[in-house]
Amino acid sequence: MLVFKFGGASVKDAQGVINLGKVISNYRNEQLLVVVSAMGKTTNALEKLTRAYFDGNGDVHNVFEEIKEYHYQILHELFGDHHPVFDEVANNFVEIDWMIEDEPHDDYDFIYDQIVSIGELVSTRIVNAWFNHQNFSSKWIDVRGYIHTDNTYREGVVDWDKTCISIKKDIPALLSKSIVVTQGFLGGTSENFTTTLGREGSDYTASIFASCLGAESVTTWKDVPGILNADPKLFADTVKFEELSYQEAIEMTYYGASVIHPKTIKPLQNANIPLLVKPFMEPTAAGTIIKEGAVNKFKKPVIIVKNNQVLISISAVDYSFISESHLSEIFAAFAKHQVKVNMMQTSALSFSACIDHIPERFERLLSTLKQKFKVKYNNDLKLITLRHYTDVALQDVTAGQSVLVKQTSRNTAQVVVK
Ligand SMILES: Nc1ncnc2c1ncn2[C@@H]1O[C@H](COP(=O)(O)OP(=O)(O)O)[C@@H](O)[C@H]1O
Ligand SMILES: N[C@@H](CC(=O)OP(=O)(O)O)C(=O)O
Repeated sequence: MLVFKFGGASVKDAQGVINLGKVISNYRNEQLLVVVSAMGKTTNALEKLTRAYFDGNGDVHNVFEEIKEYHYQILHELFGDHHPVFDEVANNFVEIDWMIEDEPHDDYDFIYDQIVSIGELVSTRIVNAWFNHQNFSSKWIDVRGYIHTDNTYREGVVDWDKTCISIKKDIPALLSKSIVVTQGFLGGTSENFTTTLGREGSDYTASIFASCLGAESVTTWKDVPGILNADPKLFADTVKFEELSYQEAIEMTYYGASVIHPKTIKPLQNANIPLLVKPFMEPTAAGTIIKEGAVNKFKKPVIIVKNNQVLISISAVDYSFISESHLSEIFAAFAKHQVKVNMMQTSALSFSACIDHIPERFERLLSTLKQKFKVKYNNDLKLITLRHYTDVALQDVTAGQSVLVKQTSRNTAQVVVK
């Protein structure tokens, strides 16, 4: 059996959904599990809605109306004025209506997951209805009953044993009868609350199902020809990899190559399942295959750009050296507030770290650190990583920018620039 993952870009409009039908028509004789993300930029819009609701800002209803209108427009283009899927989608939207009627009483991350998850619940209803409309027999399942997580909202930690038991119990029988369509990015807690797996987590969902089911392969269908040496939205003259080793793919995603979610590769590597990255607009193209024994050919350095970075510098209030016990307190604060360190450096008197700017977590981190340390920071920075770098390539990517930190090892160079 095969696992397919279609991201937001592939289902951003009615034409996109129609195209999905064309892609899967090439796989009529295969058992297919299809993981789908929210349509287009819906997750961003739902994030905006959650923020407006939480802050008590008047925009809530306008933002929500736009989200509904966007989906209903797609539904009308696909199905005309009447189809049972209209009610299914309306039932999902009503859950948000109920939530935003009351004042927000719960924790922000909890509310975020209950609202933002509606994007995937709705997109999968639409895709599933379209497949059936095209006479593919397709079954919609609620992923929250299969991917079990703890209650770390916005970053649910998967309980693999429980998840694999649930998936193995039901899914093979369903797959023998029809295509199975489910939501990426979501999980469920033991108390039946919704969690999300971290932004862009739908790739990870595909890899969880593939690993539990022993799939032949996973294909993530993207708006790019495959994995390139750099993001084509930022760099001209990119080159595509025909194949990549799991290890190189893990390194790329670890440093922030956003084409694949970082948690995706490990489960596939452990189960020796290949990951194909293919263009949804050219479904028969080869794309890139990540697999055991692949030979990496680096015609150009791999460039990874992470925007919206903060460089935080932490020192002891009494100007003492940064000791191991200081470091252990600093890292405890990072772990407590779920702040991932993208790059770090120590000097005699300070510890510096480059981190993603996630405002709520950053504020909490600052308030913990400031109880014990002097803290300075610079925001709106970029972290650029070059794998298999050359000095010329490093000069090119930093040209015209001021370099705040630079670190190089044999294979990898990292610079924080403004
Ligand atoms: N090394 C890379 N190779 C290809 N695409 C990349 C790379 N780095 C970043 N990207 C970006 O990743 C995007 C596809 O990933 P993403 O937007 O997450 O897809 P989806 O939403 O369909 O899952 C591309 O449009 C491209 O801009
Ligand atoms: N919709 C979620 C999950 C996801 O993976 O989306 P995409 O596949 O479009 O990157 C997000 O935007 O974070």
